Amino acid sequence: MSSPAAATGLPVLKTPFMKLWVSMIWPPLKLFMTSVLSYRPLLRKETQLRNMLMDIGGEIAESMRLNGDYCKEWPCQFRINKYNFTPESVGTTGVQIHTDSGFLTILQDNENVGGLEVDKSGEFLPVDPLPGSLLVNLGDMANVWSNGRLHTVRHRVQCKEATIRVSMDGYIPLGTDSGAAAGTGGF
Ligand SMILES: O=C(O)CCC(=O)C(=O)O
Ligand SMILES: [Fe+2]
Repeated sequence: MSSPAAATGLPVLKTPFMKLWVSMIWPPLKLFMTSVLSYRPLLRKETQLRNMLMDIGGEIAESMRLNGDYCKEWPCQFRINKYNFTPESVGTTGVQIHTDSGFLTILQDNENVGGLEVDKSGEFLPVDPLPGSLLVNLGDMANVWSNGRLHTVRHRVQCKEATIRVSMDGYIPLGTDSGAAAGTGGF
């Protein structure tokens, strides 16, 4: 009769080679759990960020005379951007000129390293780091959803110094298949 482990079809840790192989591809359980649990505060922050996105989205909806719960079911995503700026990259562009494609972005920029620039009538103006502040950006979908009443801003990230720069953003990544296509808001 085969053992329960063999019945799963997974390799059974019989040989020293197998044990070595598994120890090479999996971290020790205790280390793994410590690492997973260390993400808890980040997950709490993600929930706060989601609530904030929903609150701001609700305010925008209300400003358009819609129910503030309008966007409650919309998806949210969370992203961390890491730029490994080297001496060679100083003066170059870290993120090309773009508008955010979703509905709304809340950005926490690196508090010590600048680089974010916004397009004001064709001229890129630096957004200097302001500790303790968050930046709110409307995306393309807000423009589409409101039939052009809400505007997006073009922005980019420039490398100012040879260092690591980290930014985090939470955003509502609505696409045209998510009920936010033009006119859905009734405009
Ligand atoms: O890193 C930043 O400051 C901005 C990043 C950005 O524009 C984006 O993630 O869409
Ligand atoms: Fe962006």
